[in-house]
Amino acid sequence: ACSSKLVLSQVHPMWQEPLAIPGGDRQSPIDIVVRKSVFDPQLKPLKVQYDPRTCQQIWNNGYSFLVEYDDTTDKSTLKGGPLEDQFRLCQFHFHWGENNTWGSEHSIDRRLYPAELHLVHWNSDKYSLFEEAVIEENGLAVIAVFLKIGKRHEGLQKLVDALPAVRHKDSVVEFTKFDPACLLPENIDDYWTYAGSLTTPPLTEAVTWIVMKRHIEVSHDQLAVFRSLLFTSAEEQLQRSMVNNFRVQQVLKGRTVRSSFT
Ligand SMILES: COc1ccc2c(ccc[n+]2C(=O)c2ccc(S(N)(=O)=O)cc2)c1
Ligand SMILES: [Zn+2]
Repeated sequence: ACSSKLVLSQVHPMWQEPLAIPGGDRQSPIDIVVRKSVFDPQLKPLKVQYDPRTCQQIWNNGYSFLVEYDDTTDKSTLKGGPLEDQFRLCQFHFHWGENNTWGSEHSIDRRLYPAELHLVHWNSDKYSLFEEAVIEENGLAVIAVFLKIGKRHEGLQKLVDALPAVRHKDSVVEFTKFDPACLLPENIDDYWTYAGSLTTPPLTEAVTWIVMKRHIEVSHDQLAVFRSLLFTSAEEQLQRSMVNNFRVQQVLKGRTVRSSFT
């Protein structure tokens, strides 16, 4: 899967900013100013085809928990929208806050959400491994979906029930037959898209971001289980709750955010 144990020489705790990126002119996340976004009638509908059988495991990597998919074949794919090529799903994860006031990485006209889902895909038309794609400017495509507190999300509950097994950093648990399409809003045709970066190290400027206009709802109790995870491994004396695992927002530097809707 795409988050294989890549050893990063310079992995800094992501929120001890600033990790100055040489020439960083397309960093993420950003605030999306709706009135400044530009409708692009040439943006196509997104084509999402996920196969639940490619779901493999959940891993606490010390930033978030990743639900990882087998990305050795084109079974779970994303194309269309702003994308020229076909992209393979490799993992999804979330970012969230210590309370329901903040937690998302992106915002819409400064409005933050309590959490944000990222479905991470890499360009399998141009590259043969995630590790190759992660350093190329057209290498990755991430779908972002905002989470709002409301009714319980039935599809999410299977994932919530598995989280205690990955409480500590570097823990892994088998997790299969999960269809990530259940985490998408009904309408995925309305989105914003812009050229950006990973929001955790290595912060590479490889991501075509696709930010959904529609949010999904999860219950307060479901999000509380996210906050029961730990940044720290079982051996460490001082345990730190995994909360506020979002990056500070970055400057737009002249980029245009396009919308698929008017
Ligand atoms: C080259 O070494 C790497 C490469 C990628 C790593 C990573 C460590 C964590 C996450 N990743 C990721 O793949 C990653 C990081 C951030 C995001 S995000 N939040 O969707 O921008 C998606 C994926 C290390
Ligand atoms: Zn993310």
